[in-house]
Amino acid sequence: AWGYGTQDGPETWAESFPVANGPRQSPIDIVPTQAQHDPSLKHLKLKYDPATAKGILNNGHSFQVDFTDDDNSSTLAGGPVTGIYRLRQFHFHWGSSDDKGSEHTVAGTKFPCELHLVHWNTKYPNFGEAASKPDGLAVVGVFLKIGSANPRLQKVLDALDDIRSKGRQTTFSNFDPKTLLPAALDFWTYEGSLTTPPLLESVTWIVLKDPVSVSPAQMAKFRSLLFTSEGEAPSCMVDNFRPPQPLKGRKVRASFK
Ligand SMILES: O=C(Nc1cc(S(=O)(=O)[N+](=O)[O-])cc([N+](=O)[O-])c1O)Nc1c(F)c(F)c(F)c(F)c1F
Ligand SMILES: [Zn+2]
Repeated sequence: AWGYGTQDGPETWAESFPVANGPRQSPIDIVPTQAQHDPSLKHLKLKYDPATAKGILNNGHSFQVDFTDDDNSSTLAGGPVTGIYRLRQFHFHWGSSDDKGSEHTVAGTKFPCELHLVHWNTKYPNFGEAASKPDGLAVVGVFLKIGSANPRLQKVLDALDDIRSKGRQTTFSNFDPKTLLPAALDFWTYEGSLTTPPLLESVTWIVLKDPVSVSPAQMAKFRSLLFTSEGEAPSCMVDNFRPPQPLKGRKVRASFK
């Protein structure tokens, strides 16, 4: 299976997932001076119902908070997308130290952590179907930068004690992911892919310009998770990020001047 180590990491993924060398791979380095302001981009409409939060799972490459997606209670619309996309889950990518961890970079700058909120297009019957279509998924990316402790993260971080090893999960209810977002929803957008195998080229990326804060102690909490299952030699879950991929002629648009 795939991972982030020397034997199974991003440089090896193309062996099993040839799309890894495709024309619209993610993440990318976002160069603000080369992004074109597009005044036709609508503002982002995010409507999340805390009651749709279901559980939190250590999936062996990150941890994800899953949402019930059998109705339009938690959705994304507007921005660069047409139609309504349903929130499926959110997860993070982070580093072994504060100088790296994000997947997208901004003019080469790496952040210690990046949040991804994964949504699927309701024009398709379900997530799996949507994930194989060029307009099937929309992922909102949020950078986390070192600063004061972020109280909005605490409920998520407190749950990590129960999901330390791969495969562990626990209930996670009554949580509004909107509280994890910055005040301004200015964004860059481009057509890309999942950043983990199967690396499907089905994602409209919506990367928020403004970061939210995370403290060094809170980063240590992320790094207390394990890639490994109980009973295996423990391996700390860190550096679970794919490096930026070639732009291959794609345009990055900005929702702001
Ligand atoms: O549901 C998925 N979630 C997901 C995406 C990313 S992502 O980094 O690729 N992303 O898009 O944000 C990272 C993590 N993670 O926990 O690290 C995830 O758990 N991935 C996924 C999948 F597993 C499949 F087998 C599949 F067929 C499919 F369509 C998928 F989209
Ligand atoms: Zn991700």
